[in-house]
Amino acid sequence: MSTVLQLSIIDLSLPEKLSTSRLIRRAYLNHGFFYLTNHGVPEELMKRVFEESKNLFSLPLDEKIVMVRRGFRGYSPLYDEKGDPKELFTFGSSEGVLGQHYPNKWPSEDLLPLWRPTMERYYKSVVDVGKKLLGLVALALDLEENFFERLGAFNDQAAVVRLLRYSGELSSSEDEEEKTCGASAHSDFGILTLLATDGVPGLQVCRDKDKEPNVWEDVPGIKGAFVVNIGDLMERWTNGLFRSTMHRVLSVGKERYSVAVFLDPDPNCVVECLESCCSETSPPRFPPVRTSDYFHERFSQSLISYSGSA
Ligand SMILES: O=C(O)CCC(=O)C(=O)O
Ligand SMILES: [Fe+2]
Repeated sequence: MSTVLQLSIIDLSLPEKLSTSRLIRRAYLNHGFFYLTNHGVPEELMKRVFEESKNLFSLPLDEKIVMVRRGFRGYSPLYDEKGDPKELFTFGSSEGVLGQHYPNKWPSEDLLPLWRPTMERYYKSVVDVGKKLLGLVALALDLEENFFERLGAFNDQAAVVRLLRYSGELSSSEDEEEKTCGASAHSDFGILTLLATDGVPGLQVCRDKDKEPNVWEDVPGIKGAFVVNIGDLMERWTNGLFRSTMHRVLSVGKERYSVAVFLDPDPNCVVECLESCCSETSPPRFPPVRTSDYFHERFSQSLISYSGSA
């Protein structure tokens, strides 16, 4: 039996930025995860995104296969990523260098006429929330609010949206962990992830990945709130101060939908331990890395046939 993890709730509508940033700091030091409420993304839009996601995954396989990913944008069939029983669909901005280099694959308007406008609206709204939040994260690190923007983290629109559908199946494996695996244990690669779920349970986090055996705690969804976690590049930026916590999704024998928005930095952005997070007793633990090199390496480990191009 796993326990339920009590995460902090951060209210993005509070006017006092400094006190909110202090709460964020505490949440990231403790768990690497928190709930974000009053973020401004309309409930009606979140509902429509889940409806359109369901519409897409309900298409016959041959309609989905024409959108199959080459690289990471597009459709990933069941078992494509680490053999997990989940289907994915990933898209990003159509603008900027990345958008031209890795064109999105959209379902045909004849099949799903409201799909693209709904998803583009969601992309924009959640990325705006992510940028606002990142300003507070900068304050939490004693930096100026626009620090990451000035560093060029958003020069290109690198954020991506990932729609997920877990089939809910329990595998026939004798091994309890394999049997109930929906998404294998991982940490996210980028800066921040904003996750919305349909309320079906399954998400779990492991606060201490070095403790054997791993202890997993449940993170239930809160209606209308995002679950926000730190990614590996932010862990590097903060010299390990903020934690990119390992998480996974269990299969509970029921279909489950979720939508993750990964706020990733510009591919040319160099991520280097921040001075404010280093000291004589805590020297930089990670060498500087260019985002594109880092992502290339991580994607080639996690996707079965990642080719490095869309
Ligand atoms: O579906 C979820 O609840 C989590 C998804 C996730 O962790 C991911 O896609 O990186
Ligand atoms: Fe994740």
